[in-house]
Amino acid sequence: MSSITLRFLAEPSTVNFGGKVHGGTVMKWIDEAGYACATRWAKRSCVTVSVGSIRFQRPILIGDLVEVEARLAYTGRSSMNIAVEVRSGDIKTGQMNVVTDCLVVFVAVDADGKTIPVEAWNPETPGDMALAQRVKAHLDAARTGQLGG
Ligand SMILES: CC(=O)SCCNC(=O)CCNC(=O)[C@H](O)C(C)(C)COP(=O)(O)OP(=O)(O)OC[C@H]1O[C@@H](n2cnc3c(N)ncnc32)[C@H](O)[C@@H]1OP(=O)(O)O
Repeated sequence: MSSITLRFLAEPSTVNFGGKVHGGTVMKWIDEAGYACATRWAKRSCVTVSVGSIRFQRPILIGDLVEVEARLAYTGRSSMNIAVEVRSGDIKTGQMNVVTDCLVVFVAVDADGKTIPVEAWNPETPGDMALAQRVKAHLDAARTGQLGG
């Protein structure tokens, strides 16, 4: 399984100072969905190595239905690059909008916390192939220090 989607309601306990869902809470959901996706793929324990390219596009309202979709975008030797998209909307209408997107990298580790190889993931659909290419280009640019910010 190369993708997983978590679904739940945004509880009042997640409120920020502006009355919407706290950005740190959204980041926690992203990490949880990415962890579930990576661990399911690797069938081993995984840890987060890097979180990048996060973009908060729209706020999430308290009480909204939230979907956090994590999908494999690219695998290395031990690393799994996972694209996470967060969508939210009014539960009464079911109309969902993309609110946040992010790229997270996990690695599979053994009982001593040392990295171990994971099965390669081969994208098959045009959408998955395009995503894999974008992530690979992003990784190459990060390695050569060409990313801004
Ligand atoms: C789910 C959670 O919340 S876990 C809690 C938060 N995470 C942690 O506590 C992890 C703490 N960090 C660690 O234990 C170690 O740094 C480890 C195990 C993750 C990595 O150990 P190292 O031996 O230094 O790893 P190494 O440098 O060989 O990199 C391992 C892989 O990560 C990749 N990687 C490392 N840094 C980055 C980065 N900044 N961005 C993208 N990929 C990276 C490497 O390219 C490599 O990929 P590959 O095996 O597919 O070629």
